[in-house]
Amino acid sequence: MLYFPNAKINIGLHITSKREDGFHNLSTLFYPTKLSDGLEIVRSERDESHLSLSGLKIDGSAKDNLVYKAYEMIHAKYNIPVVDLHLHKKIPFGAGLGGGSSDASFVLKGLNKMFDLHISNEMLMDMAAELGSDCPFFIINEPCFATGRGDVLTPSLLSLKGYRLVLVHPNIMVSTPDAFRYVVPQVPDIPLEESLSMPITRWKDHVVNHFEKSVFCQYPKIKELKDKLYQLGATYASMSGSGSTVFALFEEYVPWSKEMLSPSYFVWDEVL
Ligand SMILES: C[C@](O)(CO)[C@H](O)COP(=O)(O)OP(=O)(O)OC[C@H]1O[C@@H](n2ccc(N)nc2=O)[C@H](O)[C@@H]1O
Ligand SMILES: Nc1ncnc2c1ncn2[C@@H]1O[C@H](COP(=O)(O)OP(=O)(O)OP(=O)(O)O)[C@@H](O)[C@H]1O
Repeated sequence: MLYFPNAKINIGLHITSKREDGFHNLSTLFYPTKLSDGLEIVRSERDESHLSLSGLKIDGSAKDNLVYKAYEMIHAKYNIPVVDLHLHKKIPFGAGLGGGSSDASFVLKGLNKMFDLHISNEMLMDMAAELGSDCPFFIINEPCFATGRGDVLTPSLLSLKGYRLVLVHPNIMVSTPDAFRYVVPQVPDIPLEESLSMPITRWKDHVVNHFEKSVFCQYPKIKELKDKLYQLGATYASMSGSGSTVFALFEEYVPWSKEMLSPSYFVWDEVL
């Protein structure tokens, strides 16, 4: 079977407190995008399941990959047959787009379906949460408001249908644990849900990603990129997750090209 694990963006991201388990409580709105990896899972004649990789080169061995970890999690609980997995990586990583988390959740969903394991969505989400804080969202994969460490999800009615979404990855890798280390948790005066209920034209002044302050300080090029997207006419622009990708929502078609940013940047452009 062929699957297309997609990226997410975070629209607003408040880091509100540090928890005793070392994680942080946050609130954010996850929104799925069409930028996707390719994932194939087929039955195999080999003695042992195997993961092969193509596309962007991911650090670490195949066995360190979240795809393999998700396979191992299912294999340990359910006696599934041997499979060959292939991941074609297209979503930039260390990018705040949750690509690895999406791959992992699609493996859980894919194996559940392929082998009729009848694992409930709630159970899949619990398993996904063990693999990473962003993973449960990709089980639902529809706009969701998230709290806790990102694993407490409430489907959201927010629709950006018709908006043009542009994602720009400036070839900078931001480590998620490092980004959390440098952020100072704070409870904002206006809860994120309230600022998100404002018209999108007002988000620029009200919907914030708390990682921006420290990440922009370390990588001024990311801030320049956000400013540039506003100059180009974005209604709203923000860094996604812990960065480094900056996304922008445009109401109308703007005749701009990749060269207006930097030719080496990765750009993804879609109509939501
Ligand atoms: C920044 C976001 O992408 C926003 O959606 C996520 O919070 C990150 O989620 P993720 O990449 O799935 O992160 P995990 O793999 O669960 O955790 C990596 C590391 O990030 C930190 N971490 C992550 C999530 C969270 N709510 N608090 C944290 O402090 C912890 O140091 C953890 O060891
Ligand atoms: N399938 C995978 N795809 C990408 N990275 C993976 C994968 N499996 C393991 N990793 C490891 O996870 C790291 C970060 O991957 P990921 O794409 O989830 O990060 P991210 O874009 O920063 O996402 P987030 O929004 O969760 O911060 C990589 O540097 C790599 O070491």
